[in-house]
Amino acid sequence: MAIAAPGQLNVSESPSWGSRSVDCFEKLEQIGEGTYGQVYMAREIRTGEIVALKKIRMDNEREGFPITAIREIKILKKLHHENVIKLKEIVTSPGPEKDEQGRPGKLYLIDIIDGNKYKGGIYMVFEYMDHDLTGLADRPGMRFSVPQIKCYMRQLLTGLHYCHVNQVLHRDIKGSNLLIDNEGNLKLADFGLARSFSSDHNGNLTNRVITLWYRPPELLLGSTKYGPAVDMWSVGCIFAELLHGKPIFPGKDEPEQLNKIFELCGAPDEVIWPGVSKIPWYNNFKPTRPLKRRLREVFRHFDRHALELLEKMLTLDPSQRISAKDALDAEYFWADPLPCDPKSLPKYESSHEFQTKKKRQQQRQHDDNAKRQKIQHQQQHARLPPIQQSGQGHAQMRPGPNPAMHGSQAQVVAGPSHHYAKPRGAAAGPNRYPQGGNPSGGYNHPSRGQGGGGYVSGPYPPQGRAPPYGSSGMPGPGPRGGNNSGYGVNAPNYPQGGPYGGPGAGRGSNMGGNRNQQYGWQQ
Ligand SMILES: Nc1ncnc2c1ncn2[C@@H]1O[C@H](COP(=O)(O)OP(=O)(O)OP(=O)(O)O)[C@@H](O)[C@H]1O
Repeated sequence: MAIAAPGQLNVSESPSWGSRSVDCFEKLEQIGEGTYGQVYMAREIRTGEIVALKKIRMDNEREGFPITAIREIKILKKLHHENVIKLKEIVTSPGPEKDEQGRPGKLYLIDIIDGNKYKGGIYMVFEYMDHDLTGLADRPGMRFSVPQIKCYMRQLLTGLHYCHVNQVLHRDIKGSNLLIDNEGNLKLADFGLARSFSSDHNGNLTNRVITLWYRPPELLLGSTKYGPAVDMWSVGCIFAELLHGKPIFPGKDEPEQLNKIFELCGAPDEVIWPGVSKIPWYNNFKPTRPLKRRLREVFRHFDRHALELLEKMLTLDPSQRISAKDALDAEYFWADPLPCDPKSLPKYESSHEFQTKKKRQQQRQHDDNAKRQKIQHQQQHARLPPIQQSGQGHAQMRPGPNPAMHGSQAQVVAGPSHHYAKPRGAAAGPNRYPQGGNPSGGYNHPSRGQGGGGYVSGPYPPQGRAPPYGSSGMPGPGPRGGNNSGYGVNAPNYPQGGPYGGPGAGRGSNMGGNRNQQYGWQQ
């Protein structure tokens, strides 16, 4: 976790910012568990207004206030748009000195960075949104209509266009960061990885941003000079996911992620992507055989205009990728059926990824218990011999429903004729995404052996910082670095099955790593 430099943030700039206590709010329930800490639905006691409280994780007191939180606060303070989440204020829990009237003192940055003298909790107060897109899509039986998809996509692009015009890259576009309210409004949230950019900025940016499944090829190939096109790739992934019903690039680690991208979008070369061979890790990951673009073939069932737009979003060369502004002008949004009015959308019971995940875990636990009980029951019965003809051996006896009627005779109850059904593993689940022709890869990978997918060996690209993948051949820590070192383990974890179910690792709790550890010092 990196610390903020003095003066980077003056949270007391607005009169009320940082001066109120979290006690002004009543926490109602937890709705999110992020890298920062918990997110709660809460009610402001005085007004009754429902808000979301995001607690800034300060576990590592020695290291101070997380830079991601500072970035998020700074950036959100300057963004004001109906498709960008509104940060209302910052509140604190006991810690700062009280003033003469006994009110908590104002929160000054120096309090929290100076050896982290500030011992209280810090919360960001946001307008409350009923859902995030992942939570909503994961509702059992959920199906989005075409006008609804157009409506969400248009809002996503409008919000992103606003960010880009204001020289902000979001760098973490994914379903759980797209919040939706019951009025059908969609807002971009979680600006913890966002940063300002300028077209004349010549410095290097970290390429370890954006959740793996939504990360564009230029970042996976090691580019450190990039712009708004990185967000547009993620938007393309979301768009395809909405149309397709599940994530299209559920890679377990970076090589597999690139593999999946190249299998669908073709392998890049100097013709389709001038300059690609100069990108740091291109030689390590270039496919060993030509791969044709198959997007149109794989998604031939998509609407013509949708496919046209998707093609432009999932363009390998970032300089040719469509911008948010141009995407909004695409025929897709102007052809029938038109995007619906957000207000006309159905209202759903609140659904956040955290909650749907929790419910699914509970359901899984319940199913496991039921399965275990059934197996125990079957095992008990299995100890009995097979069904016996009357008079043979040990038929299972129990009194009849009305023993008086049947006298001393007991009913013969058939023992189980079968014992264990074949378990329905994850592999049995639907996988509607057509498999690529080269499941094992066919890419050059510096350290992977067999099974990892045909990567040729070679040194890691010389880098000023740690190589992208660990020397063991395991992927290195990803932006969602949890307790595990692998990108794969910390890859976005969509659940198996369900409308968005995919073959990748589940969107598990290992998501909740501390991204500041990876990013704190980086640009
Ligand atoms: N304003 C809000 N209204 C309702 N729910 C919210 C709000 N902000 C966040 N959430 C919920 O909390 C979750 C986590 O929030 P957020 O992404 O901002 O935290 P984070 O710590 O950055 O998480 P992550 O590590 O997943 O990026 C969101 O996916 C969403 O479900």
